Amino acid sequence: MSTASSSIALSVNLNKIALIRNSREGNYPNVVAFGQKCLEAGAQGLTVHPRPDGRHIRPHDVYALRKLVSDFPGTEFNIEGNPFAPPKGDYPGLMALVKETHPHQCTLVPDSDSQLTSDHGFDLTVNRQTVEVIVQQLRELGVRSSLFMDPIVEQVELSAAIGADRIELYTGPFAEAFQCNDNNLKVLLDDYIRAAETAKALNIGVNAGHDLNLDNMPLFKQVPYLAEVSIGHAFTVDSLLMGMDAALKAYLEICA
Ligand SMILES: CC(=O)[C@@H](O)[C@H](O)COP(=O)(O)O
Ligand SMILES: NCC(=O)COP(=O)(O)O
Repeated sequence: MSTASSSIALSVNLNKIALIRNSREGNYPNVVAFGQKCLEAGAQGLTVHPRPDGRHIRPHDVYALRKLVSDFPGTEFNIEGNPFAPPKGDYPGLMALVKETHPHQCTLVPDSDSQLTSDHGFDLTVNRQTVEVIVQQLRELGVRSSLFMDPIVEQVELSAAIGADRIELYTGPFAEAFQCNDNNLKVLLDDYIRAAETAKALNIGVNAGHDLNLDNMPLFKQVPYLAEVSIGHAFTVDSLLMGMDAALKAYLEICA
């Protein structure tokens, strides 16, 4: 019988800080300075999800943040993105960024530029072979791979079969059901629990993220074996409401 997760690493996603910065010329707010404050205050990692259209994190941020994380031993840098999105403008492609910066973890996400945000996991019954090649490349680079996943046992099994190190459970539907107090919330939570238990049984790690926040995390922690959550959108809003130090403290307490 599995128990609720504790000691979950918090990786702060900096996309929304970059989004504010990009709404003006110049470098305000400074994404690297914000990331530094997060690490100084105890965040275990930083996450970025550069997209080809450059709407938030841009390649120069990825290089600078990689360097910053190196100054905080024990913390991790996680780059997310679609490995199949072609280079565009100064975006060299996800794998080029990974090769140049060698992050601790690369989370593969099947999103397209036309999506407002990430909204589904991989379907490995369709994309198994192409994703397996990328997972293998990451292994050769010594970068931990993680696959963005809906909580579907078959998909978790396929992730293990192609050699992924971790899955990242896409928590958008959970967050939405929580917010609406949906009747299906318990059923949905059970799906996440089953997916995490499957991953554990197959010896792959479990991350989670998307629209997690201070309200829904206490329930989501019922999902066992969570190694890391990446949180950006709600953390940025809570930093505005509470101040960043207080917000980070609250998130770290919830992950403890
Ligand atoms: C994979 C995932 O869920 C996050 O990277 C998310 O996509 C970040 O969201 P935004 O960039 O839309 O804020
Ligand atoms: N991988 C999910 C992530 O990085 C953060 O998502 P969100 O908290 O900005 O929705």
